[in-house]
Amino acid sequence: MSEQTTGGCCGGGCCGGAPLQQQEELQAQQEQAPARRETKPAAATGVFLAEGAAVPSATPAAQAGPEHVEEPVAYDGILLSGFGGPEGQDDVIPFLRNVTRGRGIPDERLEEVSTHYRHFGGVSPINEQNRELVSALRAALDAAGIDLPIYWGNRNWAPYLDEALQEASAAGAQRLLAIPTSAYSSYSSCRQYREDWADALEATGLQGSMQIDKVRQFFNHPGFLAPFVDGVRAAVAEAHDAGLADAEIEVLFATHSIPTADAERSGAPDLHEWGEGGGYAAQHLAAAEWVMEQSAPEVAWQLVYQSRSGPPSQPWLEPDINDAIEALRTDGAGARKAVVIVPLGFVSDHMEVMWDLDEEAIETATEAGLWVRRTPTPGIDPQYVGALVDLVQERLEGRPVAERKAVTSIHTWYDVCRPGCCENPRLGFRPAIAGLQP
Ligand SMILES: CC1=C(CCC(=O)O)c2cc3nc(cc4[nH]c(cc5[nH]c(cc1n2)c(C)c5CCC(=O)O)c(CCC(=O)O)c4C)C(CCC(=O)O)=C3C
Ligand SMILES: [Fe+2]
Repeated sequence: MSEQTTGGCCGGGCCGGAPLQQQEELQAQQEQAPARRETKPAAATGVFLAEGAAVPSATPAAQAGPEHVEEPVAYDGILLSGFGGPEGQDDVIPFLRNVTRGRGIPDERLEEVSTHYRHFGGVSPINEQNRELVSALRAALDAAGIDLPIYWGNRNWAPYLDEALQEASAAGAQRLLAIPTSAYSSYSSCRQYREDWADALEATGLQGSMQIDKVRQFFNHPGFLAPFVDGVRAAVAEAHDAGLADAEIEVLFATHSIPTADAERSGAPDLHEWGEGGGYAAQHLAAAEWVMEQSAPEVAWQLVYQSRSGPPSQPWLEPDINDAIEALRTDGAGARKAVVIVPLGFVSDHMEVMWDLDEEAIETATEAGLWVRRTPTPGIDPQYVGALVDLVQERLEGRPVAERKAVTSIHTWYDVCRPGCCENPRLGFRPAIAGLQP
């Protein structure tokens, strides 16, 4: 089976890449990007934003290629797709098996992670949060005059994607627009969703009779980033109230670590030279840079990683948040007294946030004698819910790419993924929806 294609183009066979003009613009961006990155080495401290970081507020290179759909599509429903999480002690092990099937995650790591869930009665808050998100999204869609039903299905725990597709099909739906609860590009945060949607079509026998498209990855949608801006602003104000000066504060943007091999293939690597950490890191850096500009431009920041899980021999993105916190007292300026932790990689307060940040990272900071705050995730913040409505609206309208809402130095993202984008050769090729063919 080959990848389905959507949109008015050839499906990639005839184009083989972006139009020349687009490629030139992208290249111009690439030439700027590394220069900016060099001013903020991963483990260094200091105010990184000062060095000529002219971040455009609109989207450069907002030009349509075959990976953009600029024609209206009459969708029959929205497929909200979450990660899924256990809802009781008996669910914990079967859930972890679902997540790590074929992934080579060591048993010790699984045992350790199971204790995080056990600590909370075996219940991840993620499902409840997605129920709340469904309600909030329903209300916001209604207010916007969009009467499409929302079908909710998860990748790794009930309600599963298969059930959501069956429900949609029973209601007569043939074209769904999928929203993943994940904003960035990587195997785990984009392609694996696309593969699991393809699997669900196959498993339900709907392959060929139901079309699933997806909204673009939304790391640079202003409504997704707004809750982080509010959070940093509030935490920095609180630190000031506690007598701390800007130079004593450091903001750590935390996201899920992934294998460096996955990172290198993330985010249309055939069109972009992203540098270390691939599109995944570049998107986070761009988002963090914009959030700081809007909230606390004088405060130092860096991007850090959490929740590493592979075998020690396998390189994953670094620095780990705990190492970075410990280094705040000793490295560089060595004068930090406060740390603000921003869960930039996550849309809601699930286990990675509640355990790895709120338990572990906070403890590391407290032991280092630092004043510490963790800012909120988007959750059901109306600005974030509004962003999801906007992502649906732009596809219903076929809104021209140049008119879409996107901030940061990276242009509005692709509606249809580039061939091979976010692939994971370790796991072999699996069919995926919403991608161009090689
Ligand atoms: C990039 C990324 C996101 C963000 C994008 C998105 O949100 O989708 C994310 C989210 C999440 N990850 C979650 C849970 C887990 N992730 C694991 C394992 C892994 N995650 C990875 C990456 C990511 N993960 C990777 C590369 C692995 C290694 C195994 C593999 O290659 O797949 C494991 C196995 C045990 C462990 O090793 O930790 C668990 C239990 C939950 C649910 C939490 C809850 O229940 O509240 C959520 C939202
Ligand atoms: Fe994960």
